[in-house]
Amino acid sequence: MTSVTPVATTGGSVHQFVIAVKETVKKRRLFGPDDHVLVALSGGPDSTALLAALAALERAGELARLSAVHVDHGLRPGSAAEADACAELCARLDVAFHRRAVEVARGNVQSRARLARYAALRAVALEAGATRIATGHTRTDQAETVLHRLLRGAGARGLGAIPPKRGLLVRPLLDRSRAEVRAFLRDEGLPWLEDPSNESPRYTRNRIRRELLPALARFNPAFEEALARTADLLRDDDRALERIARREAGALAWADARRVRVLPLAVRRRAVRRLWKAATGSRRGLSASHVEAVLGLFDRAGPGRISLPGDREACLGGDRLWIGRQPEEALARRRRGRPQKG
Ligand SMILES: Nc1ncnc2c1ncn2[C@@H]1O[C@H](COP(=O)(O)OP(=O)(O)OP(=O)(O)O)[C@@H](O)[C@H]1O
Repeated sequence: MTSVTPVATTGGSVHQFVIAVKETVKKRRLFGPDDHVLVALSGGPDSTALLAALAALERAGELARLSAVHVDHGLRPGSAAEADACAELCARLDVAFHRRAVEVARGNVQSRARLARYAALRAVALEAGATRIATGHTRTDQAETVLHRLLRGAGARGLGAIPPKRGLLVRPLLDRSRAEVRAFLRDEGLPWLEDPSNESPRYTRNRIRRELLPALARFNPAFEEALARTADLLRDDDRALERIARREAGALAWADARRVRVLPLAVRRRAVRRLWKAATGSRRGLSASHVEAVLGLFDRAGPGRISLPGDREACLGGDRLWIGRQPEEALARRRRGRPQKG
């Protein structure tokens, strides 16, 4: 291994950025002294700063082991060189490095690349015996995500945006801004890679960064903290409502109309979504209008049924609300009723 460059110490004292990251780790209980943390390293500024901060925390005994992984999506001609730059950085910081190549099918490339990346991160964590996977999402990413979802319309679930912790995944930079990240990297003399696609106005996300965030900063210079706080609060609300919905989903399933009618609408909606997920195992949620249609069954005097996506249906009758596949004859009837193509 190459010689270790002292990172995150300025004049013998620990950099303020590292202290702030440590506070987030403690406050949000992201990992402890026994954990092996695997950093998802793109080579961009955020994950580079994350790696350097966690290397300093490893030296201070705040975690047991640190390693890093770069996933090469093979989507850009220079992608192998990016992996090499990550390997170099890890050698400089004395951190064990893994690289993984994945194939991304054509189509919705961004979302497919993300799915392939998270699958690869989990596989490497398993092989390396890592107990946490850390990504470089910052408070600025959080604000962008909240705004992006707000523009399309979302409830508490969506506006809760990026969680600091989910399963193995942790995000120790979620209380730090992109500006703080850059200042830290400059102070430490650390190199990073710029992603050219971050500049393209083709993506709404980039326009939010370049146009909307500066406009909002003129109304409230601390709007980023404000949005992050909103996301934290909504995530807590969402969790509380989900807990109640889990308890009350039975009232819907057993068609207990009297009980269903007194449940708050927010709980009823969540309970329908839970039943849909349990019945279909589908990652795709039910649209708001379908949720309302299912709830509408409880307003009728007698039994009823409605069609749902994926040839599914919801039937309310007797003492059950049933969500499942439509019977063959009903599908055949519907197909006969459809206008011929061409
Ligand atoms: N190719 C990759 N390999 C490993 N981890 C990645 C990769 N791309 C992204 N990540 C992880 O996901 C996080 C968020 O991804 P995003 O695409 O927003 O990052 P980026 O802008 O490419 O780089 P960074 O967040 O490091 O500045 C990154 O901070 C990093 O932890």
